[in-house]
Amino acid sequence: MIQFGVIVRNFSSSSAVQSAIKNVTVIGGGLMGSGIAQVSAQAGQNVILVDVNSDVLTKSQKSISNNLGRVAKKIYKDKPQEGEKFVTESMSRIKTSTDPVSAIKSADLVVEAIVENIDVKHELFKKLDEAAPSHTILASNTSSLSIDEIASVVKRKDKFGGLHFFNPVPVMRLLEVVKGAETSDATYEAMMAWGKSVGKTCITCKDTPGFVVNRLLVPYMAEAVRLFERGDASARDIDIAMKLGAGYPMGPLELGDYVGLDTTKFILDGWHKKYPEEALFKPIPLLNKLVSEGKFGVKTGEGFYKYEKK
Ligand SMILES: CCCCCCCCCCCCC[C@H](O)CC(=O)SCCNC(=O)CCNC(=O)[C@H](O)C(C)(C)COP(=O)(O)OP(=O)(O)OC[C@H]1O[C@@H](n2cnc3c(N)ncnc32)[C@H](O)[C@@H]1OP(=O)(O)O
Ligand SMILES: NC(=O)c1ccc[n+]([C@@H]2O[C@H](COP(=O)([O-])OP(=O)(O)OC[C@H]3O[C@@H](n4cnc5c(N)ncnc54)[C@H](O)[C@@H]3O)[C@@H](O)[C@H]2O)c1
Repeated sequence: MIQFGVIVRNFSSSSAVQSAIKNVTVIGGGLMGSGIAQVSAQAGQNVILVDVNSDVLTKSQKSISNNLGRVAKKIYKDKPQEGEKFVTESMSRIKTSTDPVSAIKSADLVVEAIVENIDVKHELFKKLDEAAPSHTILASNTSSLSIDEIASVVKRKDKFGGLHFFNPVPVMRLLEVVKGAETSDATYEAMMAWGKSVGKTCITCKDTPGFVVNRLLVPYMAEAVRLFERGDASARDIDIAMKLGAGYPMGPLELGDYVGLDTTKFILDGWHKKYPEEALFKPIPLLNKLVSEGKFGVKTGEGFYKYEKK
């Protein structure tokens, strides 16, 4: 029910927030990029969704269309034709590309949602900084990397910041807006206004590891895997415990499968490298084993649990 309220609030025209940003390029068409593209298109913005893999783009378009259908069912409950129009019009605002350089030629904002690896992000942002118009804001959806460290390779440090969305993007209400050491006030204000324009409640956080949510979530999830690894409780019982005992919508292991175990491993390994003495961030053999076996969770059909392949 809360989610129903959120979705209605997100897209009711009476509460729409204006943003100067009209053209958005989203780089990375996976779980997060497709959600970010969806909410931007729903808000009336022109979107180009970029991925290195054209199969991913085909899959993303299909999932965005399905998810828009879920949203339309709620907003236009008694008006199915208007619902169909909403889906068609939103979809028509999303173009796809495998070439980031040509996809940013008219971008007011670029949101990067590619793999959680600093070297790969650096390579991409160097290219984007050289090719984008001078007014374009560059932002990263990183879960765990430092915004200033990502921005170190660009010249426009004043026009760089963090926009950290939550999964699934169309449902989760929060956006963490991260101001790096050199992010200008104008860029920060533009990112806040844009976040509101796509229906999110924005909070501000300094460029501190994990921002707010992940600084608390990472140790919690890691401890849950260690509990399971020691054989103290079954995966199902750990998940039931946190849902029924702490009121979370998903248990920690289910959530790991949902986020993607490959991504959770990138996060934990990155923090372990940076903070080798911190026991909370030490590698978890079970997580490493699952990832080495290609068991990334929902997206590959198996993680802590098994899933039907979509
Ligand atoms: C385990 C390894 C540990 C290793 C070390 C630690 C590493 C830690 C890594 C941290 C990762 C951080 C990642 C990131 O940076 C930050 C995050 O994003 S954290 C994740 C935040 N998200 C959550 O916590 C999700 C919690 N779950 C939920 O809220 C719900 O379960 C759900 C996902 C919304 C699904 O709800 P359900 O009720 O189960 O299922 P339904 O299918 O019925 O959906 C409910 C409702 O929502 C609508 N809906 C669902 N998905 C979408 C969508 N994509 N688009 C549009 N609408 C959607 C659906 O239609 C339902 O609507 P209703 O029918 O109720 O009106
Ligand atoms: N999964 C989550 O719950 C979640 C939540 C918030 C933030 N994030 C962050 O968002 C980012 C993306 O995560 P995800 O879960 O969507 O990952 P994902 O694996 O689902 O998608 C990443 C996509 O990026 C593409 N890609 C890789 N390198 C590329 C490049 N150079 N150019 C263009 N495309 C490229 C891949 O082909 C893939 O489709 C990461 O930084 C992650 O930490 C993830």
